[in-house]
Amino acid sequence: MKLELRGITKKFGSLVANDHIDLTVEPGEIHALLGENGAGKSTLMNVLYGLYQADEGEILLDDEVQHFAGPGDAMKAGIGMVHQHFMLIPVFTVAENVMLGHESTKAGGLLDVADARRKVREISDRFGFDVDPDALVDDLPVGVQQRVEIIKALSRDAKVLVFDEPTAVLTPQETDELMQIMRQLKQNGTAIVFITHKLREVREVADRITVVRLGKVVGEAAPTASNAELASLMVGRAVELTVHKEAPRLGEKALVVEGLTVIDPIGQLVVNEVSFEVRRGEVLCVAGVQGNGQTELTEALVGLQPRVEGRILLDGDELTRASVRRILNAGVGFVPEDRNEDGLVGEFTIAENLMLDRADGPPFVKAGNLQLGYLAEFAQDRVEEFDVRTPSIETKVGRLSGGNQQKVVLARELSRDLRLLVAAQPTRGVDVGSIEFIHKRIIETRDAGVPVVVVSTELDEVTALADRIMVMYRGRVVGIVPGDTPRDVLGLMMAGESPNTEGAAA
Ligand SMILES: Nc1ncnc2c1ncn2[C@@H]1O[C@H](COP(=O)(O)OP(=O)(O)OP(=O)(O)O)[C@@H](O)[C@H]1O
Repeated sequence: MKLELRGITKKFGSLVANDHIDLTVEPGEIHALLGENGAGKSTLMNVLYGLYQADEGEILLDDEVQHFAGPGDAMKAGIGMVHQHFMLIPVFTVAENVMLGHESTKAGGLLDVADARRKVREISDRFGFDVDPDALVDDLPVGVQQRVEIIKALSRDAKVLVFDEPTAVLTPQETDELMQIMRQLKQNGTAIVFITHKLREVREVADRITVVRLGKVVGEAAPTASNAELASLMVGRAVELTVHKEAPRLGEKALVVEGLTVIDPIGQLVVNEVSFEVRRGEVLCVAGVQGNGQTELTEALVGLQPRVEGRILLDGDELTRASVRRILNAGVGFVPEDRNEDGLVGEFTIAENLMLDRADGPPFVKAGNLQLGYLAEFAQDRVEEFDVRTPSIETKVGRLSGGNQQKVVLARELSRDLRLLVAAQPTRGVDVGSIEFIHKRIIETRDAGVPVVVVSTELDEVTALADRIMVMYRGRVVGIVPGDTPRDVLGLMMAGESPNTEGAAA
């Protein structure tokens, strides 16, 4: 089915999120939609999916004008959406999730789970998905959960599929598998809209590329365009894609972690006897496939894990099992992996989010009074410095685009007096121009003598930032190696193979 968006305009108050956008996607085409944070990509897709009503413009499917009052209408017309935050019910099986909202019944009004099961099997076999209809969604890895979302859309005969940043939460292998699935869907005649900030993925699968900036289409590009060309088209200026950094000026050992063990709330050993040290002025990157204990390690460092053994020392201060408040007050900056869950309060304004955790004293609160003037000035400066695209500092954070929300978290954490920075997936969902800026700021933090721990599943990010790399596998440290360790060696380590330790720094 051919999709055509004509002159779509969508305003939020005075903000024009989509400004007369035209986009055509042919059947059997993968069309990448590129654009900096806040450019209006998700808004456009929400209009297409019936979640928002356009102020102007038309949606056409096979040349027929459509009117979608809600997602139900869009789905009926053949549009499917694969969200980044999955909309599945964890305690239901795959088949139950697929039939949800679309239940077929047998005579007597009973739900026909067998029918849903058959459908899952049929679609799974056709595309080589390898999904068990009876598996509980909660037990499935993220990549497989995503396939369930795709099956759900296909079981409703989706002919146009929208993937909105689908690889942000996937491992490199899951990403490769998804690319393969997208190619198969394309061969099957599906029209695909693919939103991503990862230029490599665009060049790998896209047939055509449309670039939006400030709500308008600014151009088309061919998948043969270089990263630098795509990046500058997106952000309207040349972007440095490599991080320039001097050799580290290493100071004393600042963070010392000894035999750290974390047991999660359901009793599993998720971090197993992990020991490492980070010096002042050094970046230690923790690499690994998602789910190998990195998340719990960072949470333990900031006091968010209740069952911790071993020791955590910062400049000689014992922080093991200290409260989150004490740890933050000790000068630990924390960028959590999930900004919505742990980093921001969506209903609070940008300004309020920028002073979160700091309401207990100067400079934001003096003699019990909130210093509104100071807060406004501070927030305005941070918004400009970190290029947060927002109508005002009074805007609720929940209204910002994903990448701009991430910038608010970074602006807050990087603007404190730090003795340690712990950043998990710092550039998740962030556009190429902002990645450049954030990486620069992390290196500046290092160069100011702060020890930095960065957890990232992106090898490009790890090799760009790291002075040393610690690879984790199944809760253990596989090895700690120099920052310039080749990617293939890191890849093997991420699969659990010990490195050839020759030359590996302690
Ligand atoms: N419900 C809403 N109310 C008010 N403003 C909104 C709303 N949804 C989006 N916006 C604004 O519209 C603009 C476009 O946001 P959108 O989420 O479409 O960007 P995006 O291109 O998807 O960005 P990202 O790459 O960061 O996900 C942003 O300035 C955002 O703050």
